[in-house]
Amino acid sequence: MSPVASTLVDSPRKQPAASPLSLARLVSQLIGINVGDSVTASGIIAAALGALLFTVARVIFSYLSEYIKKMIIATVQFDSREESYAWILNYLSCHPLSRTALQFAVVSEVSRPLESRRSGPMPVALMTDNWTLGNELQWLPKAFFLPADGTHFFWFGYNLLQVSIASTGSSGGGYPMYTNKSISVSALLSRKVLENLIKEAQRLWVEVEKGRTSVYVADGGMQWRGVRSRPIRGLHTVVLDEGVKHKIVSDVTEFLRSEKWYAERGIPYRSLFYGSPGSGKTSFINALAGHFRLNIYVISLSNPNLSDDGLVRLLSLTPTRCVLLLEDVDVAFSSRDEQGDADAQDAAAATGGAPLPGPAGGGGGRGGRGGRTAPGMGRGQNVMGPMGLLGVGRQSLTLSGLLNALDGVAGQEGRVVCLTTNHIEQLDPALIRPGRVDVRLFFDRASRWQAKELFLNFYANAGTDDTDEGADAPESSTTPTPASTLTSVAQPTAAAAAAAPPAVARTPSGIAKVEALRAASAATLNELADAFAASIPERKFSMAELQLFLMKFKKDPRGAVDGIDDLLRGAEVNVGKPVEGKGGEAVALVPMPKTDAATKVGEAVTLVQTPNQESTVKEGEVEETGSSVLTPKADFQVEGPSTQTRAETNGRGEVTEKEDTAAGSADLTTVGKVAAIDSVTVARAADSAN
Ligand SMILES: Nc1ncnc2c1ncn2[C@@H]1O[C@H](COP(=O)(O)OP(=O)(O)OP(=O)(O)O)[C@@H](O)[C@H]1O
Repeated sequence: MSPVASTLVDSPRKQPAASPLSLARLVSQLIGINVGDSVTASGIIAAALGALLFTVARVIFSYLSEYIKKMIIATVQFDSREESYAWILNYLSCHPLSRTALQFAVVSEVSRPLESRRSGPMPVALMTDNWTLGNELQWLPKAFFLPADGTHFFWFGYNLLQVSIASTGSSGGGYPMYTNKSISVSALLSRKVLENLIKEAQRLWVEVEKGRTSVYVADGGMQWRGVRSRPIRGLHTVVLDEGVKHKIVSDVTEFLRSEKWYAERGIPYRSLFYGSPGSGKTSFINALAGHFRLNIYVISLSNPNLSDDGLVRLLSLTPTRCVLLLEDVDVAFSSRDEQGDADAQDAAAATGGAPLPGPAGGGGGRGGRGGRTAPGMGRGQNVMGPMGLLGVGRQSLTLSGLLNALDGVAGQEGRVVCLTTNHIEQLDPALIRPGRVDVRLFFDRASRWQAKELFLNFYANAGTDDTDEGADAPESSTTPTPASTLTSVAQPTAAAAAAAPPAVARTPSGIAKVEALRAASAATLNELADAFAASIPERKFSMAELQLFLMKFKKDPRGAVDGIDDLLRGAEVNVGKPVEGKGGEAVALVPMPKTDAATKVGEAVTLVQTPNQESTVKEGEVEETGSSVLTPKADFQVEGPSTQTRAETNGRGEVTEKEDTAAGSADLTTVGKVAAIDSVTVARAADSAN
């Protein structure tokens, strides 16, 4: 036998092959069991193999079932951080499933968060001592039913769908906190069904939201949250000096129509609205957004939780077409500085040493770029947000962060960016230099012309029911009527007569009589408005103050004219009695004489350069808004409006010179280019288009 053959023959003895028994022994040694006999060992082998096979089969089965599920079951997911969540939530709240599901949730805010009170007039009984439990119940928030968390089935047409609702944790570590939710809907074999479901949910949502503006704010995790949806405020309810509204509206129209043109050239639409409190900045932005059917995304720059990164994140999540409102630019850095100082002092006290440097990346929270501090120290003591009060949230928004954000994503892609401040003089020049802020609009105290228009608007529907106060009514008109003013409701007024045609109006002669009565009443109302305006000192009261005064005579325009002395006397009496208001500023809740800033007003100017090419927006997209007047293709021509200089005191008691334009002192300032504001006629045409 050859050596090789001998080796082959001997090998089983020298190196025994792994028999089942030896394998069992090996396994038993590994798992630490002493295997005495072969029967036990075989049992262990069988068990191990069985377990192995079972695991493999389970994995294969789970993969297969997942695969088959994916092949035959279509699923769509809605996340509560996305706008689409509101669509499906609204859909489900309208679906019979919500009324029949045995496990269901009741919520008071579905499509109109924060606006959960029943709409319509306040029950009169609630304004007296006469209320009952029934009345009280009417005043509770609206209840919506929804399927509870878990799995449910419902019919969509002839398709049986499965809906699963689950909480997915809370958002961010900041304030406010929200529980995130996810809704998934599944259908058998058809994605199309789900697409149709989405379309239907969108349709319903649009129906519910028709004529409303949604407002989004940032939550603690720097995500957008829809916090409010409100009826669109008509542009005509905001009274600015003549021609101003038209100018802004036509420029925004042009901007939106030529989105691509502006984007390609990197020309944004960024505006600064500044001026006295209660002069209509917020109201105008609301009305503007409503006019263009845009939602409003609000970032309060005084939010102590806001950091550079947070700002960038928010902006990256902001939709392309919207109004992006950056509020309180003047307090953004002053309050932060104060907070920073306080923290530094606390830290110094704690360490017994010098103040510690500010947080990294924030330049100590001092304005960023080159360590420059934005002007405005001394303001905003009361601006500290909730997290500040809780001692959480160190700010790191810097001026450079804001400037970069403004230069970058904020101003592009069809976003109408609006900054607001009551104190332009406290802003860092870098923030409002030409090229960064393209439009400045000064909101002054009321001119006589504005007072008259406000009066006419205010009493336009006097005499009608509260229920008539529709989408275009001024916000304040929905304020519950104080009981003391109820007596005036019954008094006949010119406007009331004009608005409430008697029953005889059915016959032709009756109609003629009513028309005549209306004309007479309108004339009377106009005369009253003239009398009211004539009694109002020019630029002394804010529009909010005038409106507050008119509220005392909600349906009695004559009473308002007769009682004007109260307003004027109130101004004298309340000198030096400021009431603490927004941002720690003295704001008069009762009329006060003018002491506020009238910063230098620039000339009236054209706002945006207009493209010389066709609009890329689909036909009718903007037309639908009702604004048909476009900016003429003027290339920044100067047409100096007649100006008049007058001396005024600013907030610091210094005397400033102020130029009034022919059209009033609300000015539109852009990059040193000037054009005249259009005539009253055009402005009215634009307004009446609403
Ligand atoms: N120009 C205006 N036309 C019509 N109503 C106005 C005008 N200005 C102010 N009001 C009314 O006064 C109230 C306060 O106005 P608004 O909040 O728009 O002022 P603001 O300038 O934004 O004030 P602040 O700077 O304090 O935020 C609102 O109810 C609004 O209806």
